[in-house]
Amino acid sequence: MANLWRLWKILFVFTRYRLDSLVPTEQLPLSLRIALWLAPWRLNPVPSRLNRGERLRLALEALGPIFIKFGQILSTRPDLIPDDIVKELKRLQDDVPPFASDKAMALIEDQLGQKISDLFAEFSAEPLASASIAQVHAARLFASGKDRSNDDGSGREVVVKVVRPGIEHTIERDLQLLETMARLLVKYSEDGRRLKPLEVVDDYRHTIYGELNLQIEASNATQLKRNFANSKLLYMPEVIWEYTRSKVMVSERIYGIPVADIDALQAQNTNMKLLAERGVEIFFTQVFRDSFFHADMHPGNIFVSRNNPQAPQYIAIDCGIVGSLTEEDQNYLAMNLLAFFNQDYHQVAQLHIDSGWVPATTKVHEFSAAIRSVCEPIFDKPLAEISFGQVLIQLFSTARRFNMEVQPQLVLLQKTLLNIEGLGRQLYPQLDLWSTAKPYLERWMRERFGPKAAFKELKRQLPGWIEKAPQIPGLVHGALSRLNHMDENQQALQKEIAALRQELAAQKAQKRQQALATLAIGSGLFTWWQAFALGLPEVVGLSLAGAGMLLLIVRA
Ligand SMILES: Nc1ncnc2c1ncn2[C@@H]1O[C@H](COP(=O)(O)OP(=O)(O)OP(=O)(O)O)[C@@H](O)[C@H]1O
Repeated sequence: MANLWRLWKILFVFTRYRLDSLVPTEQLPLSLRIALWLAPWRLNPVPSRLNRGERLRLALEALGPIFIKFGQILSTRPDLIPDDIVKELKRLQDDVPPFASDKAMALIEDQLGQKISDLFAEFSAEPLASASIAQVHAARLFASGKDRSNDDGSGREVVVKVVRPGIEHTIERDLQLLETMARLLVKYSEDGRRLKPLEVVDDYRHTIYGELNLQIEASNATQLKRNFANSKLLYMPEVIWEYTRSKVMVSERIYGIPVADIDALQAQNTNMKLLAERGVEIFFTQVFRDSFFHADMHPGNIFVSRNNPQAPQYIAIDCGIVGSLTEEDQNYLAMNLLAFFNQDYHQVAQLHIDSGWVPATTKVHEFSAAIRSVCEPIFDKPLAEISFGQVLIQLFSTARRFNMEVQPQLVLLQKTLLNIEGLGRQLYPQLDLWSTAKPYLERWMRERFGPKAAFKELKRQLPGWIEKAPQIPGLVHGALSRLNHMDENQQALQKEIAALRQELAAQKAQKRQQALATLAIGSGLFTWWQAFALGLPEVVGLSLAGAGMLLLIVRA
């Protein structure tokens, strides 16, 4: 019944803002076109004073917080959505009234199993902030170890974030409706299919459920705090785990300056250039060093510490959305950015193919020509004016024409990069992102692929290789006996395979030489370590035999 009512409301809003006029009808089957043409909403004229972006924005606002949040997420996808609509969706504000504080307090008491008066020395019933999913109250803990009945006001100041009661139900119902709409789009529109609406909704589901569970947010915040422990660049408020559950999160209260408050930052004589550069450095450190990045970097979530304005430190809150990249994605992304800024489009195209982001059958020359044609105009500007985010958008949308699948982790990264860049340029308009990022990326590449990294990798892999070594003779023997039993046809096939293998082997010869050398050194080191650590002659013998066998296997 509730779903029917919701559907009715959606139809009403759809009709009121004539969203049917946004549907590309020319791609629909005739029957659907006729149905759309006969639909009752046509009786309502398209509001002529509103453009299509405005109509969509107003419709999403009328449908409530979940749709508003969805629209906000869509506004960060200029690679998928036309510019005029993106511009309008960026204006979406979730101006949600707070929920009653007695409900918030009841939920806190229920989650933490104690009365508010036993949990906090002070609790402010008036919320500090309220949004679609949660609201935040200020509070103060009891000074630890002191007599609670005699509190002296010296306890820690904290904020208490509480999930809106009953929000899960609304979210699930609205997600189901969004999914139905996405399915219709996939089924009936070629253009719609390209937008990958099901993936977008699925991504949204993931994001919104991540935000719903404050224990996930708290663990993300703790991980980021650990990654930036003692950092001059970023401070993360501490999570008070003892008072944190899935619907309530308590963390240290901070008093930084909101990053969008440029006047306040300037009034305390902040080094704006350094502040902007530190923003870029934090982003690259999170993406490349830690592979764990805060992916909701809108200005409302970023503050600047009031201490030391000449060496300003950021403070970040709200870690509900984080992203991470695999090692391969990190490598390809770094190489892509470096190749792009060296204007080596052939290399950019080849990297997209090697990484599997576009199909292996893509013709590298055609692809690099397409990349050149969209990217060359970007280099017409001085380097300091080039937008990194736009570069990625251009690259990915060109790649999409060559059948690049939407890669959610890269979309999140692209969105965060756009935020960081916008923020950096707002703080310091002359910010030269590339000069700030290039030395970082080059250093990172050296560290990742240099001899130290090779040795580290060897140390990591060696135990696994040694563990598997005893099984290898058995496996080889099994494979050989199976080969012996093959009939003549299969043997002919084997010959062909062998020829192919030889060709491959030639290509891989160089790599094998390296592997051989590192393996030999590794096995030697392992033998010595065992001999010294355990002092057993058998172990030495076994290890030497193992190392010899491994060498033979690599040689084979
Ligand atoms: N540790 C903190 N110290 C001081 N103020 C805080 C802290 N955490 C949150 N706030 C205040 O509460 C507001 C909302 O917090 P937060 O962004 O975590 O909530 P949210 O519900 O996820 O909001 P949104 O989704 O709109 O970003 C912040 O903008 C900030 O003003």
